[in-house]
Amino acid sequence: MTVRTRLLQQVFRSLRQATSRVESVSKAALEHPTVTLVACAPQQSKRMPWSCLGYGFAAASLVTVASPLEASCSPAVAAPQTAGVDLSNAGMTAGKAKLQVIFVLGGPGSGKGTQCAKLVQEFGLLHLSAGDLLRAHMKSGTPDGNMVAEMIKQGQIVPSRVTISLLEEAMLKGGKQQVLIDGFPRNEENRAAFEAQTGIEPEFVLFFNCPEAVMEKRLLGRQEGRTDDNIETIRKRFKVFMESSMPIINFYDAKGRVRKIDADRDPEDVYADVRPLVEALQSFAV
Ligand SMILES: Nc1ncnc2c1ncn2[C@@H]1O[C@H](COP(=O)(O)OP(=O)(O)OP(=O)(O)O)[C@@H](O)[C@H]1O
Ligand SMILES: O=c1ccn([C@@H]2O[C@H](COP(=O)(O)O)[C@@H](O)[C@H]2O)c(=O)[nH]1
Repeated sequence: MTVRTRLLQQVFRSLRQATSRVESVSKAALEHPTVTLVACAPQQSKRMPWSCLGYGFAAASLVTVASPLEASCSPAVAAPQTAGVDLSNAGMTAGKAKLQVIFVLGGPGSGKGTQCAKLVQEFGLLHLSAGDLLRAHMKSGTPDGNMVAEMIKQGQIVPSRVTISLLEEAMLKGGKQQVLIDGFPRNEENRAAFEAQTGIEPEFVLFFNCPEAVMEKRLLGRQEGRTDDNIETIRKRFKVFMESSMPIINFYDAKGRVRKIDADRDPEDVYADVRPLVEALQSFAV
């Protein structure tokens, strides 16, 4: 038998195994219709317990390959080990990896996005910027999208139901064990609703501390065409940050979860402080 034939046989064997796994997951999912899973439907995920999504994620990844249909699942459906990311802190399951979330907070222009990009490049985590998700959503032209556009222009905080749906959907799609949630939660409503809905508590909070004058200069110099990077909205955003977001940082600080970073330095110097914190978390990843 030639090497080529042997390789081909191996490929076919792997394909057969993968197909039978897909079939068994799909079959099991359809036999346990207690919870409907639609991988890309935020309005559905709002009602979903994340302990189920842990299984759902695995099932969804496979079912998506097999068929674009909606899949049903219940916690009784055993997910294959290959895709076992449990998206619930509350529902840790043997053989599944726990989702590790880091909240990245700091004033507008403190450099959250810049540092997250560096972390993604080095460690490959999933980076979800709540602001980016909302900006994408505002282009949908839906009533919610229009409301988001107006609120961003005014520097106001969008209701939790919208932001959390977008985050849940993106976490599900991203399918990674370690997630940076950048710019969320922004107020107590955000924090409490996210925890109640997902059961997720952050491993820690990265807090980029930066003087307003420095942030203002950076934002005015940012050339990304954002509707809120003008002096009038920037001032509103600073006020909202101090009044609504700082209490969230204080909340986590009281729990010993805040890692405060001096963000008024060159990006590389800031990163030198940030990277060991995330690197330490890597050793807990499965
Ligand atoms: N350490 C730094 N020193 C100087 N400029 C920086 C630094 N970090 C980021 N910047 C620049 O400042 C601007 C804002 O940075 P960035 O978008 O990362 O902030 P952010 O906290 O994510 O802002 P926002 O909350 O408004 O989205 C960008 O133009 C970026 O290139
Ligand atoms: O959780 C969030 C995140 C963002 N917003 C709104 O978006 C803008 C811009 O956010 P950035 O993090 O600076 O990209 C912010 O001022 C809010 O209007 C939100 O409502 N909730």
